[in-house]
Amino acid sequence: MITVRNLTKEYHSGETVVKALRGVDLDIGAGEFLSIAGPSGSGKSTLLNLMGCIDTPDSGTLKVEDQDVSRLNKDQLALFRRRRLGFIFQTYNLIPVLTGFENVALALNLLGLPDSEIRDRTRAILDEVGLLGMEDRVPSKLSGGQQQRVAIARALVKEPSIVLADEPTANLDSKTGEDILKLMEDMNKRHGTTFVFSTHDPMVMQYAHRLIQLHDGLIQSDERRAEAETARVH
Ligand SMILES: Nc1ncnc2c1ncn2[C@@H]1O[C@H](COP(=O)(O)OP(=O)(O)OP(=O)(O)O)[C@@H](O)[C@H]1O
Repeated sequence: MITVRNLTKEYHSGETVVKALRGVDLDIGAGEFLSIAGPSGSGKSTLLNLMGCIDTPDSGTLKVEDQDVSRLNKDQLALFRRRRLGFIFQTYNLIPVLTGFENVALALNLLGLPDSEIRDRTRAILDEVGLLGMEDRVPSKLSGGQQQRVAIARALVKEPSIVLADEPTANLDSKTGEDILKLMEDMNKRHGTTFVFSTHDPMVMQYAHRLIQLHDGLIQSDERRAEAETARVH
């Protein structure tokens, strides 16, 4: 599903060179619920941005769904991203003038699907994330947790095989953050969607079925856990 080989990425600002990733190897299989953790500056966002085809590596190979995305140009990456990947951000990134429904439907509009299919799929996913009845509100009339539910619906409505989430609970209180993780886990089970999310919050790490710890641009540990050990049982 995702194959990462000897991936490197540097940032240059003035005279300074920051080696954000220094040779990362990683295989992520279909249907995983995986967290990338590590201290601030360890390279989590950089790795997520590369896997999400938002940025390109300096060297190494990166395959997403058997496509060697390290070889694609900007336009090809944008197309791949729009069709195949779902994204969830810590600041939700909803369009403020559109309702919840319209924010979700937009993801399908961009794929050029017929109106009736867009309507049905949007309603179905909003129902799954528990937002039917609130779909006509604009984001400012929704709580942070509800906005993140809209964002989860938007990511999933395209039925991508992979959803990437950069610190999805960072702006939520811990109870709401847990609710969001449970929803993501539920979606992972129901749809078989692979979830890769970054965090530096120990509570969030507990939910992961597999935990990758990054340190200084390298993988420090890679731990798979039986589901019974994850926080879901509490
Ligand atoms: N656009 C950029 N220009 C210069 N340096 C950058 C840029 N983006 C990231 N870096 C640097 O690369 C390193 C890795 O950053 P990255 O954002 O991937 O880490 P992170 O683990 O996601 O951190 P955080 O938890 O604080 O978000 C850091 O030292 C960071 O300062």
